[in-house]
Amino acid sequence: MREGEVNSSSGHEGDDEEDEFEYGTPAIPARTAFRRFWPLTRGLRKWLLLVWACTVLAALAETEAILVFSDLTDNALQKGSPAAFWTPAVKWLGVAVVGAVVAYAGNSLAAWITERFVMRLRDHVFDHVQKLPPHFFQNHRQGDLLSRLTSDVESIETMVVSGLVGAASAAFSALFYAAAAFWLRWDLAAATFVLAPLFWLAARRFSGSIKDVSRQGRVADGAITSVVEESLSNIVLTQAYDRRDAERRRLGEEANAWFRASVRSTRLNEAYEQLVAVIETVCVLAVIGIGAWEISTGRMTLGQLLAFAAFLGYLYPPVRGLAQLGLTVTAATAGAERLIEILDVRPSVEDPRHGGTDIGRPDGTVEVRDVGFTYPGADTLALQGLSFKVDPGELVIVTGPSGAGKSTVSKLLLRFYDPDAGDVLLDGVPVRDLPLARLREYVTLLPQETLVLHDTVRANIACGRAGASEQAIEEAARAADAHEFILRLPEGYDTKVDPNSARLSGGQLQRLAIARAILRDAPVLVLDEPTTGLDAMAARRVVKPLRRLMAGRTTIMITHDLNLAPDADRILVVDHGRIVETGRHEELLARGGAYARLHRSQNNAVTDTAELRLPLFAEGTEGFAEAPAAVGQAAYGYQAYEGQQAYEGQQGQQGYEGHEGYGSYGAWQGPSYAHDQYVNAAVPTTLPDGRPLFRDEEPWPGI
Ligand SMILES: Nc1ncnc2c1ncn2[C@@H]1O[C@H](COP(=O)(O)OP(=O)(O)OP(=O)(O)O)[C@@H](O)[C@H]1O
Repeated sequence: MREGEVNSSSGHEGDDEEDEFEYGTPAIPARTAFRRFWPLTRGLRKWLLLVWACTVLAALAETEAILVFSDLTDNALQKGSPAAFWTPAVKWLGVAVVGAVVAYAGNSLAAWITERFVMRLRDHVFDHVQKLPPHFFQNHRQGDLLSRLTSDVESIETMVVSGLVGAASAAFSALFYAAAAFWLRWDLAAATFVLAPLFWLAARRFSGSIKDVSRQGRVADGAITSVVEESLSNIVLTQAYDRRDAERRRLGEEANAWFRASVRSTRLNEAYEQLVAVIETVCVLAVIGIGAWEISTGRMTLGQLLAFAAFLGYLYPPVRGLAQLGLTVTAATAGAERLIEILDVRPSVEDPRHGGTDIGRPDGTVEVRDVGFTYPGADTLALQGLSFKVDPGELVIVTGPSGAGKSTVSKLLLRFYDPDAGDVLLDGVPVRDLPLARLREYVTLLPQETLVLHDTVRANIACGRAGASEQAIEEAARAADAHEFILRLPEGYDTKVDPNSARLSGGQLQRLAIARAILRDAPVLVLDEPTTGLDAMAARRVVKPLRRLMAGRTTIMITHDLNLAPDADRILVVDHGRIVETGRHEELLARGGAYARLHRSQNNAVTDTAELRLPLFAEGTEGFAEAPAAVGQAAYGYQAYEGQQAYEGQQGQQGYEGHEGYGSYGAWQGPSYAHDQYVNAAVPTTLPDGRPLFRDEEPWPGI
């Protein structure tokens, strides 16, 4: 195993990723968790030994100081002899100074080791998380991941580093004080040590409950962070729909769980502490009782008794510390479980073994060959038998209804996933044989959502290519029509932006992303809905920069927006994970099939809204036959989808226009059709009060 590498297979049963998502964090014994993270201490272990050495010296110094104290009591105090004071006093001072220096060095070094370990562990987990597939992030709440990367990481430290240092320190101290106590009076020491198992019994009694309650606390902690994070990132929805009470309730529920766990944890710890304090008192009383009797018979001096009591006093904290440490480690195991759960999720793709084939800058031929793909955990195919080829410099548009599998194509092209069947090839080489970093250098993705770094505008463009010059950044911004608006920003290229920045409009953010992609200068581009979310004006503003970006590059554009369709060398219409039509814009329009209907609906050129209600594609038993263009067809499963969109769009439009009497159907529960009618394609045409659902003069323009 490499330096600092943590074994990724946990060795526990049920490694199935989906099971973990579904059934929660698997329980792991402390020993397994410790073994799992111990490799991360490589390179730090020699320093750990040094800390232990310091601990031994400090404990020895302390022991010696107590023995000197006994000497002082018997010779200087009891006999009232000032002359007998100086030698032991100087000795005591010397021992104390040495002890202090050694303790200081040991504690400082321990803190250094601890923080290095935390940094290493966090880096390791973060690096792992960054490789995980998109669906992992859909299945895990962000706030929960944050809490795992912060507090859970720190809890492992208490188990692996502080735990070990603390255990060693406590064990050495206990050993020396016990040895000194035996040396002073073995019979008295043996009598008091008979009670020692009581400490162990007390710790054992509490450890199970403390682990349970800390697990609950950690889960609740993650849930609180999640709710706060989700709520703040959705603040507009919260305020616009007056959901503040609902959000507060949501937070309240999680906070209650945390509150219960936290109070219970304190109660358990406190009960344990007090029980131990009582056991200690029993031991001390036993010593004093026996000691009084021994002094009365002249077999012991007062100095010896005090020193003996001091040893016991010093002995209990480490003994108690050892038991407490057991509980702390047990509690930390709950955090370890949560991290191990993440570390056990394997990335959906890995770099090819032996580094893969580096083909150099490719010409940009992209081929998708008979690809089939199902998302992990999903039971329906997202893509099936999908094949197409794009030659260097060609523009291919992939369109089709929502959920057809368009974005999935982009995920396979960038190799976020490998297909279950078939291959994706770049210049004839399967992408799974290319080093991942190379592939993503050659194929640039402009994703559906505009991604912005929390940094300056310059850094946001420059992240397209490491080490890009000032001039290259500015040229890219000019080509993306972004230069002008950037100069108008308060600090120009040095203006800070962030993902929620209100400083830049959607169109401006998109042009920033285009500048970044221009700078990246990859031979292949994958554009996922580059104009989605932009209004018509903003969309028009990005068309020119997009054209500049696409010039000379193989481009696969996934889009509903067919404005650029006439430019495309080929259009692929995808539905239910298959290509159902392919050709150039004019050919497809002339064919009057699925594409023509998509295009008409988008361009608002439909004269009869009944056409909007038609299925784009009829699902036959043999696959997908084109739906007839005639009006009045029914009985397509797909029709429900179309109908629903038309209905939603129309309802929205009516609401927006403040349709007369809108309020009168505020309590309207749905259009007038029975459920199975809906599923079986009876498209509703009227509202409950008889008014028509569709208004022919203003058809809903979406697809
Ligand atoms: N992470 C996922 N896990 C399971 N199923 C998924 C996942 N992501 C997408 N799907 C499913 O795969 C199918 C194709 O999704 P995809 O996102 O590719 O559609 P799309 O055509 O891009 O849709 P849209 O136009 O709405 O973006 C859909 O049925 C979707 O529900």
